[in-house]
Amino acid sequence: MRTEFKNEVFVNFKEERNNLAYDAALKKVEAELGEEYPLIIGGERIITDRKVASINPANKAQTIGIVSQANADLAEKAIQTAAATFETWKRTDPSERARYLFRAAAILRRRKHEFSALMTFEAGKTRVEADVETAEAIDFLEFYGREMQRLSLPQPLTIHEEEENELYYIPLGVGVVIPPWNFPLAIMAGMTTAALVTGNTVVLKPASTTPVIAAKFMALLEEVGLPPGVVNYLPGPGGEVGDVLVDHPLTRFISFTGSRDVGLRINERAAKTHPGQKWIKRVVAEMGGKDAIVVDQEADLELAADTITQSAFGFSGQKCSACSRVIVHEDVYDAVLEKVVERASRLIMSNPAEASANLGPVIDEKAYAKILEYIEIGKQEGRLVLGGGTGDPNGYFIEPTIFADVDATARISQEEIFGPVVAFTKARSFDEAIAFANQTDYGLTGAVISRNGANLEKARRDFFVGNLYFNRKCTGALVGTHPFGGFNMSGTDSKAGGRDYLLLFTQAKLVSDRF
Ligand SMILES: NC(=O)c1ccc[n+]([C@@H]2O[C@H](COP(=O)([O-])OP(=O)(O)OC[C@H]3O[C@@H](n4cnc5c(N)ncnc54)[C@H](O)[C@@H]3O)[C@@H](O)[C@H]2O)c1
Ligand SMILES: N[C@@H](CCC=O)C(=O)O
Repeated sequence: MRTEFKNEVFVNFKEERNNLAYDAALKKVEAELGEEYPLIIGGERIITDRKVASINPANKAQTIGIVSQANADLAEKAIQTAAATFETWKRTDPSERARYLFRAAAILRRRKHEFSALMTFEAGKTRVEADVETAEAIDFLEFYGREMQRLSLPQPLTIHEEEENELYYIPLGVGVVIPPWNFPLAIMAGMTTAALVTGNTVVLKPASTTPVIAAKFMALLEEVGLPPGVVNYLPGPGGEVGDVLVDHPLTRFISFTGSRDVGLRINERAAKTHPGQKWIKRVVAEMGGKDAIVVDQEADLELAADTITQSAFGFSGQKCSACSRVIVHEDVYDAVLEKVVERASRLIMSNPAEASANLGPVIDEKAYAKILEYIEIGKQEGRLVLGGGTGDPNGYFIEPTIFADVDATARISQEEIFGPVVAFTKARSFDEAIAFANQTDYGLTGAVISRNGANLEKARRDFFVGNLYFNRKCTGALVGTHPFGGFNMSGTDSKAGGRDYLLLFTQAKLVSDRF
């Protein structure tokens, strides 16, 4: 019998011994950088001619790993392998499937700093951000393992005098899992293990900028004895390999987390039925955000400034949940702006391997160029009050940037920038603030900082986002506590880390036996 699920405790980096342990992990991981990573299909290692180097965004000269790239033929092979493996994997006992997750969680917990340190190198995460993510990955494994055990119990049905009725949650088939780079361990591991613990087999196409972390997780799944072919590791160019996987008639579902454009493309392609396809493909697509924090006239302004600073600049704003809009009642607008500028100007931007770093680089050249372009747009649309510049040219560093007096309809208020850039907008009333907050195509996270109970009730009813937080930051959802997913163009509201999530990877079969 397993203990009740509890969230993994975060490491306290105010304690010197924890910093020293992290430094040691960084050294160990750094010594192993630069290895070659093959594809893994049905347990077979496949090295291809085409390879891509994953690099450290804080130090472009440092190679994290050299990763073989799949093509259309190898994507076909991966799907065929997953389909063949499904025939046995679907019959395994759900408790056995759950145990693979519990074992993996135990190892991850023991080697926590090692996985986190790799994220510092490959994704540019500070030690605090990396540790929180490894904790989330452990939580997903522990939570989904228990959830599968719960779903495999007899399900409550209305009693019928003359029949024995039972409902089972059975797997779907081959799932294509396409995670993003910004939570390269937690989201990738959560999406992959939710699919496999429910009895499906997986083709995992990792994000192109963080394939090494996914390879390490793949190695962990092999270490705990997961049978070959249950998860097939298939790095490759998103457009080329992604389309083949999504279109394939044997693909039963696609679990995607990433940008709106790619999510919509997948959704459209998956809707087309191909020759030999016997089902309607299921698409779980979690996409972008343009998340707002609303500050009411009656609010703790210190709390407001703290939550805005953390939500906007944590991991350089590269979270789907990040605060990229701040909408403030006119009576407290200047005070809140001043406090946030003061806090943000104290943030230390440096190599995330350093213990003192509050924020590191953005992920790659493309993101760097795109964010700088938005900063130029912002200069036309608002008043630049902080940042706007870059940092150490050896990496992709962009300063925490704040624009004031931005219209709610401006491009920097509407389009996802995915960087350390936040726009302040003034509202004449609380109602107008909520209307501004709702005035985008997205609907992922939001927060309200207020001491006014009636206004909080109004926001509870009218602020249209999947994850709404009061008097706290709008990032940092905890597994089991804050099931995560958004409305509108933010996705299918799958509520990862919640009790409904695994159902997305199952189909319910009812058997009615009349004696
Ligand atoms: N809602 C959420 O839970 C959530 C969580 C994390 C990130 N995100 C969003 O993800 C985005 C950032 O991640 P990203 O830059 O990795 O997103 P992205 O859409 O560029 O890439 C996501 C994944 O899709 C793959 N891909 C690219 N083109 C493809 C295609 N044509 N077919 C199939 N796969 C393809 C990529 O290789 C990657 O693995 C942001 O928009 C962010 O808001 C959302
Ligand atoms: N679940 C994370 C965001 C994931 C998207 O990037 C949070 O709540 O901050």
